[in-house]
Amino acid sequence: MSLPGLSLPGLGPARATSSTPITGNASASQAPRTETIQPQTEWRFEVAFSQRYNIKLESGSAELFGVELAPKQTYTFSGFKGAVFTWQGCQLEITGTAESEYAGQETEYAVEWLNVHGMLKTLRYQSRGDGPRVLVVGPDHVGKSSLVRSLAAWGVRSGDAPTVLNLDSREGVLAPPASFTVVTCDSSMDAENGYGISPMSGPTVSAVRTPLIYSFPFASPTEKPEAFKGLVTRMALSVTNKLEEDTAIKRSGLIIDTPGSLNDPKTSYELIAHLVSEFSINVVLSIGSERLASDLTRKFAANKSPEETVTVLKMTKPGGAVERDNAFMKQLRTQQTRQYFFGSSKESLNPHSHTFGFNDLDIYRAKSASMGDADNPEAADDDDDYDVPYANKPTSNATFERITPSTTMTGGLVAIKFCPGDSDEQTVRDSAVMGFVYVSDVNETKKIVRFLAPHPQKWKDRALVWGYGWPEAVADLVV
Ligand SMILES: Nc1ncnc2c1ncn2[C@@H]1O[C@H](COP(=O)(O)OP(=O)(O)OP(=O)(O)O)[C@@H](O)[C@H]1O
Repeated sequence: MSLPGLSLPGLGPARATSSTPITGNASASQAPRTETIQPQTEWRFEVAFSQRYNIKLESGSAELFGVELAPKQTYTFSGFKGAVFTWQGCQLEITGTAESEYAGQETEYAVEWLNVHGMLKTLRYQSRGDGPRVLVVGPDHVGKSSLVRSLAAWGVRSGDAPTVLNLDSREGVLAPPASFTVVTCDSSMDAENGYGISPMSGPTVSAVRTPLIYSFPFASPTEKPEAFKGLVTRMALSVTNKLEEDTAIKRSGLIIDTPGSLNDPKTSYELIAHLVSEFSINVVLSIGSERLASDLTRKFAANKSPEETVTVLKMTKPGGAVERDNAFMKQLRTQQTRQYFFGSSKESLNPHSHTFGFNDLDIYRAKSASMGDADNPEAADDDDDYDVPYANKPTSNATFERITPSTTMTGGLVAIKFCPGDSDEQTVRDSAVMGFVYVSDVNETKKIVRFLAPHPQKWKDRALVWGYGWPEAVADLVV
């Protein structure tokens, strides 16, 4: 891959770096301390949900996944693994505790990732209106989402407005989990919150973006490949229309993040091919798997006209990318659900309670294959560790079925769709999401359901989709 000319503010020229971590601490102390970070190295840290870790840039310049840190501002992390990178060196004041922290020199960030940014920038300016359409694929925990976030942030810093799609239903972007997001990044991103926050109730100090949200209440596309393909086709139509409305956004192109489960030749290459075709992908970034990169090169490189060429680039798994195990991911989903309704410690929200009679609700159950039989909850797989390989999960034909509310729904997340309550199954599946509500209580005797919602307005005739099994029910959201 060539190194295009780069002109990111505050960045020096990229150069190769050596590869061993400088230090390694099992945990950090509470006392404030100063760490001096050498040029072109990164300060990696892993913070549990029970911990708080504060970073303040005392001198020099630094960035976190593409977002520059403001001097003297305290950034707080909890339930987060990441790295602060510095091009020219910096001093960080650190307080709080972390499970691990060390300076890493082996950083793909300064070389490979920046090269990709430069390439996208060149493609944006060489294009005749159509920006690069990038698909990022690879196994779990190889840095896909971090790369997408960094490319988006660098794109914004270069004056572009890339549109990012999250297709990983295990972690929400500007939305609770079990959703897919389309968001155009047209203003600075946030070091702590990444894409910022989505507009809900109450004043905010973070950047607010208006995303387009779809619901995919399954842990992996491989659980319901046909539903995934149908939804992707719908999203591609919406995204194409959105890009056509604004030449600057169209020229900035797309960056699509995918779940690691697509890295499976038997179950998923067809889904990757579907994404490539529906979004007219012309660049595939394959991280952390030689086999995937080689298979995709063979699949997409053959006999294409110049307009249809798909360039597949093989990228290295970054030294800092670490596993987020099932327990961590479950806690993250709970935190995302809680934040959707109650906000964060910085900007709290006041959710509203709504009560509906059974007869006033049109609820569709999306049955996750990982959860066994919803009609027989005792038989359901309560192994919420989700440790069976995706490809071996049982599949079921029923995707969305209309149900009468039951206590099984308590603690569940429900998507309110834009479509009317009596829509057909495909419309219910593909309709975008107005918002989410949480099922606080179901009274089967009185036939009423109590929901928690971010907004005071009641919704009228809308289809409601409940993911039975995905995301996991959150028991103690309302205490
Ligand atoms: N250079 C780095 N230094 C420290 N942590 C990093 C670095 N790059 C990524 N990480 C962290 O490693 C974890 C895995 O990275 P990321 O989520 O980007 O991978 P992924 O391939 O998208 O994983 P998944 O498919 O499971 O979502 C994340 O917590 C991320 O913040």
